[in-house]
Amino acid sequence: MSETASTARAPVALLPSLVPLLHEWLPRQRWFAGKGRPVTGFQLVSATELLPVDTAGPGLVHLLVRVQQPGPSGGAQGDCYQLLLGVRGQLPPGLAHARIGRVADGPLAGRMVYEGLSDPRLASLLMERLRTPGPLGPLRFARTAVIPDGLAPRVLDAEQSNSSLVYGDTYILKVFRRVWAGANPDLELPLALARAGCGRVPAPVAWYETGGGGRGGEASTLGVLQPFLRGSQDGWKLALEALASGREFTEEAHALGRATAEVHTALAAALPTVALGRPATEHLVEGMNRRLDAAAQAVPALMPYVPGLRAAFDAVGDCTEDDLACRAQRVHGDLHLGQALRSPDGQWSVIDFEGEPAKPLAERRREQPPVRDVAGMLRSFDYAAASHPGAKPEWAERCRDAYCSGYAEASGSDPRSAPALLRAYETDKAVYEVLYEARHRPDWLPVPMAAIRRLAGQTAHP
Ligand SMILES: Nc1ncnc2c1ncn2[C@@H]1O[C@H](COP(=O)(O)OP(=O)(O)O)[C@@H](O)[C@H]1O
Ligand SMILES: O=P(O)(O)O[C@H]1O[C@H](CO)[C@@H](O[C@H]2O[C@H](CO)[C@@H](O)[C@H](O)[C@H]2O)[C@H](O)[C@H]1O
Repeated sequence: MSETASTARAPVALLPSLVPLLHEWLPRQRWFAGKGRPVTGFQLVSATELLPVDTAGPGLVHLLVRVQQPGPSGGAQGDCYQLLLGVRGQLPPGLAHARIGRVADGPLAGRMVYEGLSDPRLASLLMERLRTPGPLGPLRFARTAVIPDGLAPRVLDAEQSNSSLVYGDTYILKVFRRVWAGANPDLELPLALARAGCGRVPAPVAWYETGGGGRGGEASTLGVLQPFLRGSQDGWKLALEALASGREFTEEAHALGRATAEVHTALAAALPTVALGRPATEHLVEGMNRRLDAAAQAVPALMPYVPGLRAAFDAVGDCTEDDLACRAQRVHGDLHLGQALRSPDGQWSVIDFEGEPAKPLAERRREQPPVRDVAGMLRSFDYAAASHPGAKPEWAERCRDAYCSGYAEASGSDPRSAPALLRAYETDKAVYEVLYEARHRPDWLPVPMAAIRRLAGQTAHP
């Protein structure tokens, strides 16, 4: 393919002329993390031409841009985002939906800038880069296997924290939108699991990154290509289907509990673990209380429940040494039904090891008690029942029990045996969900709020 003869020349003068367009377009993107706070400035981190922009045909520019906003996220420097901008004189009608805008001045004056991943020609070019690894300016492309050529791309139409492209129903490429310094756990953990022979996770086939290398420090992951599990359906859809047809979901939940335990066992074997114990647990509880305070500041509806929720956290102090005897290890970090894919023959796989997208990377990569993931999935059964009109809470209870039983059978450790710890993590997750929904899907806020009321009421408080 002739378009691979690309250049890494950085069009540094590009950003100022793009600023008015980005100002308007960026905050509207589903993956933009800084919603609700004004954008006060942009700073270019790197600009790489994957396909020259000064020709008649489409060009492709890879940008890493810091977005300055008031408030805590990203600190004074601002959050860093990955953009892949297509550049053309005119947009064909089929790409009208991808339009960002026409550039008024600067090196691209008069040309149209658009979401490059939506253009099959440019999406194919990105794949071409992954097929032929090596450096390109500040970017580095790597692969673990030979990747066939000529796979047609399509943008995945899913509500996402990032952007994904499916190539020929064979591979799926996740392009991380918010970029952090260091390896993304969504590359790090699946690679470790693949090397450990765990078949519950699609193994990374290729990735691209920037930074690190000779200058010290770790490279930042920008995108990961993995096998596309064709014909699989995610657990969220399956659970809602079961609810809609009045079916139980306990068999599936039990198998999912087993799959989760297998992933945890493999992660504990492949990567370092640390003893949990009382001091570490106290530290975890402090974190939960801190997150609760921050969430209640941001979502005042939480305020009346703060004492009850705090009591759920403080109850961890009554755990026995036996309850806290487990080891902290690397975990999934944002496990829910949408992160589990079930193959037509009933096998569960787990995807998206990025963790909670808003948390700093260092925090997401820290060892944690595995019960944290269990709690995430338990919340998800509750979410499914709560979002289906007329569903009985007992449906979710049965799923939750089946999931824990499956987990206990496969791991030898029943998450229900330390109920205070489990409830504290469930509470922590529900608090996270309140904040998440308030920011991203305000219509969904009643779902975690119902859980907040229940969890706050379960623990006696003065
Ligand atoms: N390996 C895969 N095979 C099939 N579908 C996948 C695969 N990985 C992800 N998906 C689909 O893509 C969606 C988004 O992926 P995910 O990793 O959760 O992205 P994000 O972190 O942006 O939310 C998932 O809900 C799932 O439907
Ligand atoms: O998109 P991500 O996978 O990064 O996760 C975020 O979005 C999820 C919603 O898409 C959100 O999950 C919450 O809603 C789910 C139903 O849509 C439910 O199954 C989960 O239990 C609930 O937490 C997730 O919290 C958020 O990090």
